[in-house]
Amino acid sequence: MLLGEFELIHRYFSSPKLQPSRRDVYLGMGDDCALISVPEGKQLVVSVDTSTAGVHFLPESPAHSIGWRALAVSLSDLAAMGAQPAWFTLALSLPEVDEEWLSGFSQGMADLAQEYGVALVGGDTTQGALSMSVQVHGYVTPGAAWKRKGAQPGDLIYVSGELGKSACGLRKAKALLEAQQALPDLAMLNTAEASAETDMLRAYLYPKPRFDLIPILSSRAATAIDISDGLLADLGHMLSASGVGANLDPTRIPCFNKEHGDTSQVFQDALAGGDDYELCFTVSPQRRLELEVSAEQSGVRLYPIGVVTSQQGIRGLHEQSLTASGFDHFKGNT
Ligand SMILES: Nc1ncnc2c1ncn2[C@@H]1O[C@H](COP(=O)(O)OP(=O)(O)O)[C@@H](O)[C@H]1O
Ligand SMILES: Cc1ncc(C[n+]2csc(CCOP(=O)(O)OP(=O)(O)O)c2C)c(N)n1
Ligand SMILES: [Mg+2]
Repeated sequence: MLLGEFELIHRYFSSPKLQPSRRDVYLGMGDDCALISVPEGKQLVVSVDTSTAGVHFLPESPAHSIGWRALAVSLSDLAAMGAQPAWFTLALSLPEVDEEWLSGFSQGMADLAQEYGVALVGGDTTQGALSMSVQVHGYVTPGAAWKRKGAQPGDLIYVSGELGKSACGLRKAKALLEAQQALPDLAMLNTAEASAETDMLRAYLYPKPRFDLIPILSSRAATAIDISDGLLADLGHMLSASGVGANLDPTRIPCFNKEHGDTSQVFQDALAGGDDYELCFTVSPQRRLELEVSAEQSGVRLYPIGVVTSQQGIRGLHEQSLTASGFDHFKGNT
């Protein structure tokens, strides 16, 4: 018998893994709204992102990856503000009821939700083209969130990891599908031998929000943004919000596959590929040492890539202007 809307919600979206018990959830899914208590003295932090088949993920991806990824890209915005993740809602649009797909999708979302103790507190399920919007909620101490505005000339610019990996993963995933091969899910990636190929597929299919950076950056970073559209585009948003520019040292940009890939492609992927979900942030020179000591103590590698300037625009070595603009839904990837 075909599963109806309400049985579907109950069967796939009410597992304890998606609803870890949280004392701050007074009323979770099942009512017209959820009722939540924001911890005393904290500010609520809210963000939403949509993932659409063919635009944000390949429809042939394992359902487990689609569920994981949809939550991960939304959580990444909370990490970029330095917020503790707590609750989320899911608006899901499905062309049809496919129970095997739903089981994988909800399991992928639950695996990530459980990792951060975030609770699914409500949502909406409709029939339509495959797409999902995940609204995430977290909290910060008032005044502690990192914003895009606030970078000052002289501040150092860092990124938190190798860039361009996910763009390589997307190309690899498309090549596998063209060769009629299935894309791996997390279990397969975890048992596969470590290689550049598994690394890039993991980056695209299973991105991880960088909440591990919060204790290292808190009270040290002046501004932060996550790299979803590409380094130059997202750094550009941060610099424009702050009314400043930047000089970058391209040799210090951590490019994935630097030793093995075609140099101009590797560089283009790192500057404008997008989907990396690393953080780009600024730190005043006075805080540099304590930041680097804290990162080293935590075993986290940070990459200084340039310096904020009062002159607007982003320049590379020898004043060369860097203009690759990254992902734009309406202009394409330029
Ligand atoms: N349709 C919309 N209505 C209101 N605000 C929007 C809309 N689309 C985007 N925004 C806001 O514009 C800003 C930039 O959006 P976006 O590029 O999607 O940010 P992010 O990369 O952090 O997801 C964010 O503050 C976002 O909340
Ligand atoms: C099938 C597929 N094609 C292309 C991409 C590349 N891509 C799609 S959207 C995007 C940018 C991030 O998405 P957006 O909706 O702009 O997220 P936000 O910046 O709001 O977090 C990128 C790099 C992809 N992830 N999947
Ligand atoms: Mg967005």
